[in-house]
Parts: sequence; C-alpha cells; structure tokens
Amino acid sequence: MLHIAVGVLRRGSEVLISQRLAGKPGAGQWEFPGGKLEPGETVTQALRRELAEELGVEVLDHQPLMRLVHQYPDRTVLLDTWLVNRWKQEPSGREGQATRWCPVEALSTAGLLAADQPLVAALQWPACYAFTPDHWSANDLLSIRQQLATSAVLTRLRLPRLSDTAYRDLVLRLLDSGVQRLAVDRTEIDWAAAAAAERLILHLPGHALESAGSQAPAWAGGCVVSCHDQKTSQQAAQWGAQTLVIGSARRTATHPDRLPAGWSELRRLADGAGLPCYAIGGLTPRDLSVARRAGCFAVAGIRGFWPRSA
Ligand SMILES: Nc1nc2c([nH]c(=O)n2[C@@H]2O[C@H](COP(=O)(O)OP(=O)(O)OP(=O)(O)O)[C@@H](O)[C@H]2O)c(=O)[nH]1
Ligand SMILES: [Mg+2]
Repeated sequence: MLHIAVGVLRRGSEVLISQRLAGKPGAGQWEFPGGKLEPGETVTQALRRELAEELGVEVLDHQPLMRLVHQYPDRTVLLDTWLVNRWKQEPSGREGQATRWCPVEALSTAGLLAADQPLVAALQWPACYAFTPDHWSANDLLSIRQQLATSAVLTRLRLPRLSDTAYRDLVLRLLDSGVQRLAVDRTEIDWAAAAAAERLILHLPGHALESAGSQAPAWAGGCVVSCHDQKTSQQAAQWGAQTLVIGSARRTATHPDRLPAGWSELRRLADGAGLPCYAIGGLTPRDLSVARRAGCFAVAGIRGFWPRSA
C-alpha cells in the first residue's frame, strides 16, 4: 500500500486544489497537493516536503483531517490527509501544474480524483454531530431553535417519545425557523413531499440496513449509518451511505455495560471503511483532535454536545 501525505490548504471557505500533470495516473484531474512518503520519512515530514516541492510553501500549522484507503486497479493508496491552516509564501504550482482555490461546497463538481470523494464529504459535513437525548420533547427543541439555526453542529432528532405526526411537524418547524440541516431517522414518514426536504439527512442504525433496500434512497442531504463492526461499515458503503458513525471510543452512560472498542479499533474500522467517519462513545467536541488522530474526521454524541441543563 502506498502511503500518501495529502495537504488541504484552507483559506476561509476555500481550499487549494491542483491539476495532475500529464504522464501521471489521473492526468488532467484535480487533487489535493501531496505525494508518497520517502523511505524513513514520517507522514508530517513528507507533508512538509511535498507542499514545499509542489507549491513552494512552508507549512506553519497542520492538523490531521482523516485517513482514507482507496484501491485503484493497479495500486492501493492510503491518503493520510491533513488540514493546513497556516503557511508561509503564496502557493503556486512549482512543477508546472495548474492550481486554484475552490469553495468547499463546489468540490463535488471540481473534477477531483474519484478517490477523493470521501475527503470532500469530510470537508463538507459538520465536524460535530449532536444526538438529542431520548427524554427530550418537541418543546425542548423549539425553545433552542435559534441556537440550532446558527450552530455549525449537525443535530440528529431521535425523540422516541414523539408520534410520527409530531416528529414531522417538529422537523418542518425547525427547518422553517432557519435550521440549515437536520438528521432524521423515521423512514415511515414521506419526507419527499416536505418543503426543504433537501436539507434533511437520513440516519439509520446499521441493523436497519437489512430492510432498507439494496441502495440508499436518493436523499439530497445524504445518508449516514451507525456501525460497530467492519461488516456493517462495508455494507453501509456499498449501500451508498456518505458518512458513518463508528464506536465506541469510550464507555458511555447510554451503554455502561458495553465494552468500548477503543481508539485503536476505531482506527482500524475507519481505515477500512472508505467513508468519512464520526467517532462516538463518551466523547465531547473537545475530543475532535484525538478522534482525527484515530482517522475519524469528526465527533458525535449525546451528553457533552448540549448545554449542561440537557
Ligand atoms: N497528492 C494526492 N494524491 C492522490 C490524491 N487522491 C489520490 O487518489 N491520490 C493518489 O495518491 C498517489 C499520489 O502520488 P503522487 O503522484 O502525488 O506522488 P508524488 O507527488 O510523490 O509524485 P511522483 O511519484 O511523481 O514523485 C497517486 O497514486 C494518486 O493517484 C490526492 O488528492 N492528492
Ligand atoms: Mg504529488
């Protein structure tokens, strides 16, 4: 497997992409700058060297974003991807390649290598994913709707105590008050008929895949699946999920008797998933950097993602 150090230079809401040169695999397509580790090099040494060689920049700050394994017909690559927020010198194509700044929301149609699609999802999906506590009512959510509308956190509405009608009404009211996107898990409701359905994401637990048809439904907002093992994560990827929630990182109050998989198992799951993964299990938003070191681009949870009164 080829280990590749990949850098995502970020400037506000744009990232730098470069065009692959003639004679290289994927010539003419776009990619994030980077390249193969040389013998004896660490990934961050390779990152700094590749960005200096390809763009003429000196990296000042780099943080892990995600790891992604992709199999080409003739080679397997591990894209070890880093966010680069600060650097010295203006980046330019030092090897004759074209470069351009691309808005994150336009990356899906920028002509990137197919292998990069999970990386694009990781840049576009929120880095924090908050599940509502089971005992919450519709009013609990309506009372914080302004906060939900301005927050960058993605919310999953679980709310098992609500009827389908009450659940649907709540979702529509939240979307109407400006909440940008919401994850819902009730497939019995005809969401396609709802206004702003494109702002809804379908969240399914792994065991629901059996009865969810052979392919993910065409939800504009995408589908996310919770998994605890490799078999389910592969099934979810084949089914057409865009992201996964994998756990458990640590022991949780929700499942105190479940043995946590731990970070090394999460890293194995994330590497094998081929999709961007939210880590879950006893985490808070403050665990984002440890989750990223374990190959998960983001964190999810219940307690720890809401104000203490929740
Ligand atoms: N840099 C980079 N490589 C990627 C991306 N996506 C992706 O599949 N790759 C694959 O990862 C490998 C990176 O190799 P590279 O050609 O950049 O390697 P390099 O800079 O060391 O070049 P060289 O072999 O000409 O010295 C290629 O097989 C390429 O297809 C990406 O976004 N950025
Ligand atoms: Mg390269």
